Amino acid sequence: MGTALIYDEEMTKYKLLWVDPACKIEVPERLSVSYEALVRTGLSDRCVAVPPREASDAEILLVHSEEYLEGVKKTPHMTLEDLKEFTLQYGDVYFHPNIYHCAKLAAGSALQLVDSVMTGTVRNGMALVRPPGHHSMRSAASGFCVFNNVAIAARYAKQKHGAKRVLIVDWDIHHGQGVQYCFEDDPSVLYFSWHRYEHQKFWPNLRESDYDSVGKGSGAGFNINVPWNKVGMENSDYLSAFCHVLLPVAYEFCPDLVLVCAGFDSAIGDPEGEMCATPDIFAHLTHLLMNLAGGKLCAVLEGGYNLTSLAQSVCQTVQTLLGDPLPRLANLGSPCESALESLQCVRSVLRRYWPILKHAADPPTTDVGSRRIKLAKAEGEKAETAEEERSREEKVWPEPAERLRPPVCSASALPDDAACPDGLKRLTSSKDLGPLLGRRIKTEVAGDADGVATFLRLYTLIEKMRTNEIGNGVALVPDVAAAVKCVVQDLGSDLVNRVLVVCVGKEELNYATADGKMLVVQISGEDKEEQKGKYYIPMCLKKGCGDTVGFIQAVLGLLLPLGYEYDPGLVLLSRMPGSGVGDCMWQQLIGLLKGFAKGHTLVLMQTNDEACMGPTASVLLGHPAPPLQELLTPLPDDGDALERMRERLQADWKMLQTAVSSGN
Ligand SMILES: NCCCNCCCCCC(O)(O)C(F)(F)F
Ligand SMILES: [Zn+2]
Repeated sequence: MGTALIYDEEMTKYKLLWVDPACKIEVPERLSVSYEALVRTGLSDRCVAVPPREASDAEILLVHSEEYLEGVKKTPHMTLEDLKEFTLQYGDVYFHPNIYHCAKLAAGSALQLVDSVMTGTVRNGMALVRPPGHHSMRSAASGFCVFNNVAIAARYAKQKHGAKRVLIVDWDIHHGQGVQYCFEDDPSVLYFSWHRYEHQKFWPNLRESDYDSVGKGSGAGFNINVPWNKVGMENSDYLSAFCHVLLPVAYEFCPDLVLVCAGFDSAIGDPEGEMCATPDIFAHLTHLLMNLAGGKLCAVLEGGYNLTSLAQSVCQTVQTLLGDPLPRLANLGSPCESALESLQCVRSVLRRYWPILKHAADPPTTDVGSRRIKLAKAEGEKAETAEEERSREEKVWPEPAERLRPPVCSASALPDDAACPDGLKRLTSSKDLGPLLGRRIKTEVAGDADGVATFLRLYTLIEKMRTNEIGNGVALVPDVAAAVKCVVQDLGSDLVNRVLVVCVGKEELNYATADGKMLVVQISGEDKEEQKGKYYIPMCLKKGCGDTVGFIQAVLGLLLPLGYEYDPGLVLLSRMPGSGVGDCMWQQLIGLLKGFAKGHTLVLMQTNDEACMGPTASVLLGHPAPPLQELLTPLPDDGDALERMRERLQADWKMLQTAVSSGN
């Protein structure tokens, strides 16, 4: 199934008609440069073009009041003076004779997207719209927004398509207060927003944008605010918020649909956000959400004011929706203290609503709230002077790397008598591996002829991934442990720099991995608390790999952050016989691990594990991993054990941190 792209140049046909410093950044070019970038890169041709439509009154009234709609309806006929007058009743927004038409198209575009995805016409999609939506409220325009496109889409998805649980992820750098107000008492819509806050000093300067606004009544726990109290947040801060706050809750929530308030003013270079995350981060944020809701994801444009980073970020998002390999994120740093303080605060208020976060640390001892009130009174947001704007240094960042689809998406290395799932390209060992390799295999493995053949096929697969002729692959071998051992020892030497080896199930995997060329993470039921150095990490689940909650906690809170920090050139995922891991969990694991190493994932399974070949091949070929059934409450000891492990490991692995360093 394809990716929908919704755009119409009509939505560029309104602009600011008078002087207003607060609104001058919201220009029509935001939309045209985004679309033109998709055309120039060839991405738009690969999408399914879905036309926008006007939202009807009834659809707009799903969120807005009649009096508000009646008021906006009058704007097309207003004089310039009336438009200015009408605008004065709202904040940081402007009206134009054509903005009502465009606002209906923007909301209607979001609804078209929901229809396309919920009916299965496409798998996912993006709507490039103006005016944006996430600030507009039931009876008020705000922050360049007229109708709340995504909020209307969420209500529409529930009413028309019977969606039971909708996740809204708002990665725009401003708090979508309009969305929060709309769903704060509604447990069927989980709203997650991060936003520049600076202890309430940043627009919209709301007390209720802070981390302690978790929702009301039956909606308590279903509103998540991650305030950024400093500018300059980077990729590591954003990924930490996903791995340690959003994803665990999102998996427990188990949504039928994911809507994204896709604002790109959270990217580097944006005058509003003043953050430092690079456009390729949106490839990963999108990827991490695509494993939810069976891949049903609708991204709707919100903000983004640096036309260069906006266009690049839009392309990164759409290219991921299309299933292209992800870029490697170069040298991730550690989340900064301020980000850790925010994560610690929000996890501490959510843990009472979400068992998967039950073991989150207490809030920091420094009373963050006190800083909030003082600053708001003292400073408030000073209007930036023109030369301050010019003097703010021009940010530069590298052009995102090309993301080339390999000629072969997925290959298999199988014994002759094993059936090859359709879609996979069967690989026979290629002669061009050189006799040396054969000889080395012969000596080390000392296996019989077909043992050597097995390894030759395996090496062919790895070699063709290294040259990007093949994206990913699956190999059936007679003895997984021996195969891992051999590949790892060989690979550790020369073929690939940095191999992430993920072993699911018990098996003695004692490797000397001190040099860091390989990171071995073993998820099993075996209680091997002791850790053998920085690069061998046993994660033990008391109830074994069949315990999906414990497993997903280990994957999201430990394996993903480790993987991002390690940044491997190849991922070797092996499924030990008798591991007991469920098929859905196994598929989710593959889906998530594909985000590393430009998608070069090699799955190793035991020959008699053929039953798992189909589900494995399906995800390797790019089909969405089926959603995990609703997660049962995690066993207390597992969460505890994983938190203890995180405590121990975070000295070596900064991405595992979820709180300010103890003692603060
Ligand atoms: N220095 C100028 C002050 C501007 N203050 C208002 C900011 C509005 C942000 C709108 C947005 O980016 O959140 C949306 F996604 F809605 F477009
Ligand atoms: Zn914004």
